[in-house]
Amino acid sequence: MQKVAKFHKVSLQQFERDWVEAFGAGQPVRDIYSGIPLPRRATFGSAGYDFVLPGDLKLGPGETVRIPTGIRAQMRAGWVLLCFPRSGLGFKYRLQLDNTVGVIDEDYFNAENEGHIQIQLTNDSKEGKTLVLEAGQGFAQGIFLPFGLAEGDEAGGQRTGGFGSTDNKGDI
Ligand SMILES: O=c1ccn([C@H]2C[C@H](O)[C@@H](COP(=O)(O)OP(=O)(O)OP(=O)(O)O)O2)c(=O)[nH]1
Repeated sequence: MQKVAKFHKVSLQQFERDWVEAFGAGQPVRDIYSGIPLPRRATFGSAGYDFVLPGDLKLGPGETVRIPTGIRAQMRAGWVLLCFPRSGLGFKYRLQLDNTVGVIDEDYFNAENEGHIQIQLTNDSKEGKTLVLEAGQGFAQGIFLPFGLAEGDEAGGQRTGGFGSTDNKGDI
């Protein structure tokens, strides 16, 4: 199997910025950061790399949270990382990614935010179940896939920001 990517952690400074934006100040961000492992596959044949929660999480029905994962992915040209919920949490809680699938572009790695992968989740439980998970538990999985280009494609722009940053497509 070919190796097409390498995971890294973002810097502590970047993680702290995004963590405080998501959860506010007052948590031991340095400890949370140092406890984050690089994503791993559970078994030899698994396709998905599990992203784990940096901190404990309690998410009531209908609630949404954005999780700064602390992780960035360096990929070979022509590859993309797609992020999905972990199946078990989807089955039990209807845990959803707000954007349904997270598309992590190969050129996001060098974005201004260090390519910090953030995953926004909603507990869409129809049975009023509250999701309770501890730091270190897997909550999402990422799969590397190759992508192709269309004839006549002349995209030449540079990605700099994170979510929605290239909305003004005239800029790229
Ligand atoms: O769940 C996600 C989805 C995206 N991203 C990052 C990686 C991706 O490369 C970047 C931009 O995402 P995308 O291209 O899907 O969003 P967009 O709203 O179309 O942004 P842009 O206009 O920058 O392409 O944001 C995440 O960290 N988590």
